[in-house]
Amino acid sequence: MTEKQIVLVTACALVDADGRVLLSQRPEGKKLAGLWEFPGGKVEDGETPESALIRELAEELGVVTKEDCLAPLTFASYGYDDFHLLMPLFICRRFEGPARGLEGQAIKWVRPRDMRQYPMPPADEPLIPHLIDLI
Ligand SMILES: Nc1nc2c([nH]c(=O)n2[C@@H]2O[C@H](COP(=O)(O)OP(=O)(O)OP(=O)(O)O)[C@@H](O)[C@H]2O)c(=O)[nH]1
Repeated sequence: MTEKQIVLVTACALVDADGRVLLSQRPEGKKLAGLWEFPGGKVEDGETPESALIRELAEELGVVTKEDCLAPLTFASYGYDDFHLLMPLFICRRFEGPARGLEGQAIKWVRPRDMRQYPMPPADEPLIPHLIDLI
């Protein structure tokens, strides 16, 4: 039995017309800095995973989408030292952009088969085969 707190984080594979997925680099000064991750963030009180994701995509990337355009793809469940991450991963192909790193973060559109060239948090690694299969 774990005594770690479960933290609900919502994340998205944004897919462009060429079948590339957007990765965002965690900025210096944050935990896991330099690693590439799916855009998203913690679900706050009063939010659903979907509404939190719509908010995060707008704040982080200037990307506008709506709930109808988010489909559940898979999830990560991973024990970090200080918390247990539960992270639904949605897929979104319909959105308005262009995506920009509004928080100063680097972003990159990456083919799923090339994702292993971009170091990701350990929780994310099992998600890559799902994207390779789907896209
Ligand atoms: N957005 C996102 N977060 C991820 C991914 N994989 C992963 O382990 N995480 C973890 O989930 C948490 C995301 O929360 P966050 O982005 O709101 O938190 P943060 O650490 O940047 O900011 P904070 O200062 O508010 O705690 C982080 O601990 C992050 O390392 C991912 O692919 N996308």
